[in-house]
Amino acid sequence: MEEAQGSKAPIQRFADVVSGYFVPAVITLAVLTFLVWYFVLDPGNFSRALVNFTAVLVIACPCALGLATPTSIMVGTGKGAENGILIKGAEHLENAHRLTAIVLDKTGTITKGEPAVTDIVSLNGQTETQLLHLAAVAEKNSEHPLAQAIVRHGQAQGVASGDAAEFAAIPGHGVRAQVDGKTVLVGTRKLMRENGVDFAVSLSRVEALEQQGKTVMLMAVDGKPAALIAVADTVKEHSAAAVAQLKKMGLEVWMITGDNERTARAIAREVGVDNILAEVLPEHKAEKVQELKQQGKVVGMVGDGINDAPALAIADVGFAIGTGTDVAMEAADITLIRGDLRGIVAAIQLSKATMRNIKQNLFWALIYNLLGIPIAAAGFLSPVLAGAAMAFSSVSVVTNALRLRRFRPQLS
Ligand SMILES: Nc1ncnc2c1ncn2[C@@H]1O[C@H](COP(=O)(O)OP(=O)(O)OP(=O)(O)O)[C@@H](O)[C@H]1O
Ligand SMILES: [Cu+]
Repeated sequence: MEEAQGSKAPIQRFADVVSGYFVPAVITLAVLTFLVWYFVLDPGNFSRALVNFTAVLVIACPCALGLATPTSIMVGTGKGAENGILIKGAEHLENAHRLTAIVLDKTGTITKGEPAVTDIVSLNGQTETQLLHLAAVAEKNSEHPLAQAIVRHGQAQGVASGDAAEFAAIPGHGVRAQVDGKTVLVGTRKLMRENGVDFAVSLSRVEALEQQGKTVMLMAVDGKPAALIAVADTVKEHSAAAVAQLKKMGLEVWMITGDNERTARAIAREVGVDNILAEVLPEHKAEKVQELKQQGKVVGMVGDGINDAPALAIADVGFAIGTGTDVAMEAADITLIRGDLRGIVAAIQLSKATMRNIKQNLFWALIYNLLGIPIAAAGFLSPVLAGAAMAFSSVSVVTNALRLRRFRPQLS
């Protein structure tokens, strides 16, 4: 947060540029005022020319301009923190209001990320218990949430004892392990195809389960189809409301997932997401975000996992779910402390409110100078009054920035 409050927003550069032209222009104007008074309007009256010269310099002092952006940013980031939105840099607070598309990761972002085994379908005559034992032991060394679901289910049934002799995790595909002297493969259709295991006769059953939004893992034992293991994850309470509100705000909402198309579609339908990027391998998520950016969209990416980190980093604004991994939070620009996706809506609203506030501040910072300079040059403003007006301009800016403290996210 300190980093955010100290860093410069792009709009701050506007203030810096203005100041850059302002100072020489003001000095020129002041000198002109002096010369015109001394030689033309009141020839020879040195003190009067000097007083007007001073008044112009004082009223033109751009101190409030320097305060305009940082004060709003400070109040804005503080307001974010109060609402569970941690903003890493001022530029992210500014960029959030420009977003035109939001890409949501499925597992752990839209869903709770707590999958549970719902179905075990035997394809080789072995009992469910025997199959669960093989799967649970094979998955023991995997950190994948789907693997943990299988292991948990195995432990609950008391069939998870034993260790795999050999183990290999294939990211985005599944695992291979030696269990009780058998070669066990658990994973996607692609994994089976690559290992020459043919699941063609079971495909309709796989599809029926996927239709229900379940993720189906295939299991092969010694190169033959053995089982289908279906796992279901529940959608978070406020995901649908957040998606609806983002759409209402005019944003395009996308879902990205390593999971298969049909499961992705079922979950997307449940929460109202129209655009789906499914079967995206972990290393390709960032590329997909990049493609959307190249289409001219300003993209916000929301994720929780290690495999989301590159996509979070490449997005215009990366949002990490605070209940997710540290790697994701490290890569993101904004962390939503609560898992609730409505935090994205709140962050965008806060960004808009802050930008509006900065623009008002810039108005207050400049209006005194713009009106005051001609008055001072005409000799109607004493340096003392000019100083008071200056101070008042800074007071207006700070007071206006503090109005941002009344910000409340409007969530449906
Ligand atoms: N350890 C594993 N055991 C079984 N299957 C796996 C394992 N790891 C990956 N898979 C299979 O590969 C698919 C893609 O996995 P990946 O980790 O890329 O994404 P995901 O966890 O499904 O979802 P998301 O991308 O939304 O976080 C999974 O849906 C699953 O079918
Ligand atoms: Cu000033």
